[in-house]
Amino acid sequence: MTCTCSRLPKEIPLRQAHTVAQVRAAEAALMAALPDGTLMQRAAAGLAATCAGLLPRVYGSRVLVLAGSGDNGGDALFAAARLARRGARAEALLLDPAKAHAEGLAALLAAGGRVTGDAGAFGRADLVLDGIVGIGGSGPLRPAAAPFATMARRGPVVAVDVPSGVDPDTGEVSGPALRADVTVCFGTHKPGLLIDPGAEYAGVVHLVGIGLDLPPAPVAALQHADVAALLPVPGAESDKYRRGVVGVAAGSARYPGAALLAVAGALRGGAGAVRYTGHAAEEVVRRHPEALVTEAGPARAGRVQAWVVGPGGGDGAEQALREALDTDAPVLADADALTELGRLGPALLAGRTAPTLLTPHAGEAARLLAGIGEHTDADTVAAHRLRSARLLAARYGATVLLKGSTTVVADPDGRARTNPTGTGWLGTAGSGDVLAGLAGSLLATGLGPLDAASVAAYLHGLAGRHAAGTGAPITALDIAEALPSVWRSLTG
Ligand SMILES: NC(=O)C1=CN([C@@H]2O[C@H](COP(=O)(O)OP(=O)(O)OC[C@H]3O[C@@H](n4cnc5c(N)ncnc54)[C@H](O)[C@@H]3O)[C@@H](O)[C@H]2O)[C@@H](O)CC1
Ligand SMILES: [K+]
Repeated sequence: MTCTCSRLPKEIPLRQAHTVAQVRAAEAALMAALPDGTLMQRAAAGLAATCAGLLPRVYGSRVLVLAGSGDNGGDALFAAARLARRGARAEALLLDPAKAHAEGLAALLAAGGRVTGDAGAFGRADLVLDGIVGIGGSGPLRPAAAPFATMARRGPVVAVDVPSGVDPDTGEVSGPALRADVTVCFGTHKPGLLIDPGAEYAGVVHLVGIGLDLPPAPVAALQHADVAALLPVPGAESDKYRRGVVGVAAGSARYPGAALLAVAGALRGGAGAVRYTGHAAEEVVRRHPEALVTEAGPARAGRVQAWVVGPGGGDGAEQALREALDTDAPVLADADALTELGRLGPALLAGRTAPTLLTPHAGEAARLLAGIGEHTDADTVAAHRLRSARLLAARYGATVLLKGSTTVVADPDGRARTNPTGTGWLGTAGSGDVLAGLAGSLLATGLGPLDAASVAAYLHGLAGRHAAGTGAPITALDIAEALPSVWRSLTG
């Protein structure tokens, strides 16, 4: 296969997210080389500039700082001091007055700001700075801060580094948390800003560089340019076989629609041909005359470069899965194939030489987790997306694309990606079948499972947005049909 599948160039900046431990280490190294307080001033300057941009005018605006006792409160107080110097009426509500950040508070007072004990200032402010807790926090908001999670406000809330109450490493929210309109984070994104539910609390995220020298990011979100660089492009020598053939074992007499949709996705994912096997062969060829069809099953269907198994697979899913796994081609398991895999456990994948990609939604992920003795439910998986995807990837030795409000892709080597293009309109019957076909097609072109899964999620999300336009219900077929135009929008 001579598909000229581009690899991700190093110089393209992904949206990278680092853990608290990594940020702490990088900060310590940099602080040792800089005069005291330099990093905090860099953070406060960026924060104040963002706040100023959110206010119709700084002069005369009421700015309220919710200040905890740590450096997160310090950032917020110094930023408010900068705004006060430009004429803002800045007030600080100190959550623990005896332990307030001394230098930050002194700067605010010196700039004409004042301290208030009136919680009602929260609702009156033109802008609130959430400096309660940043990367030094753990658990839900403490009682003194918790009421601000639900209080009515008139101005935007700007979270300093992380919305208080959101776990910076995972995006988990285990109790009350501040809902921000904008989050200004320092040095790097934190994983919790890219993964729901934390991402939803963060609002629009703005990164302020403070000069940290960071290691490779364990969590990243592909951006437009990254995806464009990964899309397979046929070379001059390419023909349908060299571009990759994707096999789709899906659909059953009872669920022929899933086969049609998976094939619709696969036909638009870059592979040169789609080979369908299953009980919906007649319907598939009628709807998609381009597809090669057989009822022989993966073992005897002919050569393919990647298999997609499971959408609407019904009773035949176990057999199809076993046959596909016995080949040396990458296998994407979805839907009924995941139920079978959860029942049979990771032993079924032992000894595979080619990659396996699992594409569960939260309910299917719960079934896969049961297969490794972790009994849970879909809601718990959705609340702990990164942890669930990583655990499955590690224990099954497979790449896991966990679908949902933030789609997370986890590789068994520990790397993870989050998808920034999702939209609620994608939550429509058959949407996952299109995604499975699309991701399988990208696998067949030669992309590795982490890239294939994250590119597929990105395209699928954009296609959903494109199909929904300014906002309208869409069908799964609409998503598939929007794929060529979003592909063009990336390469054009
Ligand atoms: N270390 C550095 O060089 C820099 C740190 N920066 C800021 O410093 C922050 C980290 O500062 P710290 O390490 O002091 O920690 P934080 O200020 O994030 O958190 C510590 C404070 O939060 C309280 N707290 C912990 N959990 C809480 C909860 N669940 N509810 C309410 N309060 C809680 C603690 O009692 C303590 O007062 C970053 O998020 C960032 O905003 C920036 O200024 C950039 C430079
Ligand atoms: K905060």
